[in-house]
Amino acid sequence: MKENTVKIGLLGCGNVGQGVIKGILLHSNKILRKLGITLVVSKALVQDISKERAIEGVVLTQKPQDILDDPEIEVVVEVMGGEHPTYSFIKKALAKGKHVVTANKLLLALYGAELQEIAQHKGICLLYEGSVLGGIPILRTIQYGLAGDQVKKICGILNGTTNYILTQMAESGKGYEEALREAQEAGYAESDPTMDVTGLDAACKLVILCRECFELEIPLEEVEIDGIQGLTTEEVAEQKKQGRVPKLVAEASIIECSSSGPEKGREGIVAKVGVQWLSGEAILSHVSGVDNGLSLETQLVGDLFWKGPGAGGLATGGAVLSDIVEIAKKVVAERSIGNAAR
Ligand SMILES: NC(=O)C1=CN([C@@H]2O[C@H](COP(=O)(O)OP(=O)(O)OC[C@H]3O[C@@H](n4cnc5c(N)ncnc54)[C@H](OP(=O)(O)O)[C@@H]3O)[C@@H](O)[C@H]2O)C=CC1
Ligand SMILES: N[C@@H](CC=O)C(=O)O
Repeated sequence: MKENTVKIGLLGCGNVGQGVIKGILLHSNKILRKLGITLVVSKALVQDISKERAIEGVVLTQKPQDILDDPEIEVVVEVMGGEHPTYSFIKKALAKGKHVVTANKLLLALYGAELQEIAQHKGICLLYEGSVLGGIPILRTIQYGLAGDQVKKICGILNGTTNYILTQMAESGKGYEEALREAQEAGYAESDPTMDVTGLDAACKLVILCRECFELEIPLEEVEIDGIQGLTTEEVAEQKKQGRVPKLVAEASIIECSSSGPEKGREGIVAKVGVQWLSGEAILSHVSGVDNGLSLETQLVGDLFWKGPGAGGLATGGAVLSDIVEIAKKVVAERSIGNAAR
């Protein structure tokens, strides 16, 4: 293998997996020019080999060990989704010393702290920029840009599918089912869209954001969750006449301990996801379609706000690719240190 080539194995090659491949294809020249690195997706794990996909040069397999046991693959990218068998695949990859990138918010909400500990112990990377807010590079912003600050409050629209559905209902008078079908066809929805419409997907992202922003764990079952099922086009039209639109809003803040004794400090987190009827003054009321929006209130900077595509193969593929590039830089730098020492 060439010294500047980094081989990648994909676990899953659906919307996001193909977005990653497309991103590498589009930007391989820039990555080579700026970083001197060539990224190669050598293999991808799928369920159905016969499905049509735009993935020239990538070997498809139905055997996870073809990727997990391949010594040339240094970066495993998990974009298949779900809790099982994904959890065991990621653990195996980490155990073998492979860097892991994932966009799987369910898995990260449930096992993120445990998996991060394994990765840290082995001195390898577990990165997951694509798991929250799709294409918006929010985790790196929190980790690096806000490293010297403290987030006090999180408030946002964290699910693209439900925001697309609610926007279609409010702006085009479409029915819930039709709008959901469109979101599925566009590749925004989870393979089981119950995750989206019940608010569970947004809750998983909120758990990850709490971990990043507050450095505190909130178990998924402690998030108060309500979804968008049951909303009717009539109700949406009625509220629209009053100048209000429905948004699935996720909120979390730290509960400060009031005691002034040795227990003084942060007690825990209160977090919830549910529909809010917002008037035009609310910044989140202007976040439409598949876009996500996030407000963070921080101690030093004050109020910050981001908006952009929260789902979709290309947008999320771009976020996943940013993690791959970060890892590839480390892999190539370590190789050249190793070579110099020889
Ligand atoms: N879509 C989006 O906008 C976003 C998705 N994500 C996350 O990214 C991940 C992937 O999403 P997405 O690409 O949309 O999902 P898809 O359903 O489009 O793709 C899933 C891929 O995984 C493969 N797969 C699933 N289960 C297995 C299995 N047991 N063994 C082997 N292969 C398997 C499928 O194979 P086959 O193709 O043969 O069916 C498919 O290639 C999920 O965790 C999702 O939550 C995160 C942010 C945004
Ligand atoms: N199904 C999710 C995909 C991105 O995380 C969503 O719609 O937000």
